[in-house]
Amino acid sequence: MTALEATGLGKRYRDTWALREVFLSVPRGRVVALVGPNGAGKTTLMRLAVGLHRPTTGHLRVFGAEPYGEALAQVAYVAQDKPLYDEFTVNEMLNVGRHLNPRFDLAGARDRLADLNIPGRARVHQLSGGQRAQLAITLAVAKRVDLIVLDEPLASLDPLARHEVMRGLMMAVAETGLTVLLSSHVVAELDEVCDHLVLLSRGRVQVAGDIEDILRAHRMLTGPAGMMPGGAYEVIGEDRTERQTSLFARLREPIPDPRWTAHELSLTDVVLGYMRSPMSTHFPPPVLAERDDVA
Ligand SMILES: Nc1ncnc2c1ncn2[C@@H]1O[C@H](COP(=O)(O)OP(=O)(O)OP(=O)(O)O)[C@@H](O)[C@H]1O
Repeated sequence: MTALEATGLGKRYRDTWALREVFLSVPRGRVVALVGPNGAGKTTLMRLAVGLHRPTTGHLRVFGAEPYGEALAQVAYVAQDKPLYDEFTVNEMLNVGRHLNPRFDLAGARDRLADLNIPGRARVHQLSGGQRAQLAITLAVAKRVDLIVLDEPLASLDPLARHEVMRGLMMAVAETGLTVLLSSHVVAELDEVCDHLVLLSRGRVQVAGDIEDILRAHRMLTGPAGMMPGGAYEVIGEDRTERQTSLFARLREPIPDPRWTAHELSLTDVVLGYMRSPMSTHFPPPVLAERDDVA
């Protein structure tokens, strides 16, 4: 079963289409990097996934069901401002979680906070930004949901705190096998923890797929000035100088011409390459789950 499946999904706020004609199919158990420039529609997609918005067109299904009512018990959302009660202690926040969620894993949450050296008696307002993020993620994990949606959990954290937050999240994923949808502008730090990418641009999906496959398919080709290599590839972006030609390309087979060198790319390189060419798209046709109600 897919974790997230969007078919013709669109969301309009008054006269602004925040998302349009979105088709997506994210397998279960993936850690998904949701990236894109400001205003691309990331928060809107996340809010749709957790039932805080309704689609204007199309559907978004979470584990096969529209995310309303009972289906929401499978989902936890950590919003950008990490809603926590400042005057509560960490232990009190855990108690709130336990009272609101019958399945709340109190012992697991306590262990996790102890591993992270976050004292139970500390008040929320005394915690650092990184500790607040860790607490918000711990509360979400303890709900024993199948999908956690995190809107910019790394914003305003220093590099060490970012690393720790991601490490904490990975511990939770390894323990529970949950699916994570995580938006961020810090693409370099998603490389190690995410295995699936969704790049939005102007409300549409520009790139989607497993990161390994995406990295395998893309290369920076460098070769002689004024020339193009033979072979099967698509150019997404190019840079020409008097000395050489550089092509950001999606390859269908290795380039046979020995005058050209194919350089491997990082996730950041690929994301930036596509962001510079917003009209280029790349995603395998979505494998949509078979549904009884589809003719
Ligand atoms: N409540 C709203 N009312 C009207 N327009 C909105 C509302 N929320 C978002 N929008 C618009 O929808 C578009 C997508 O916004 P969204 O917040 O989903 O993007 P984002 O990718 O999360 O951006 P950022 O990276 O800046 O957080 C933008 O043009 C934004 O101005």
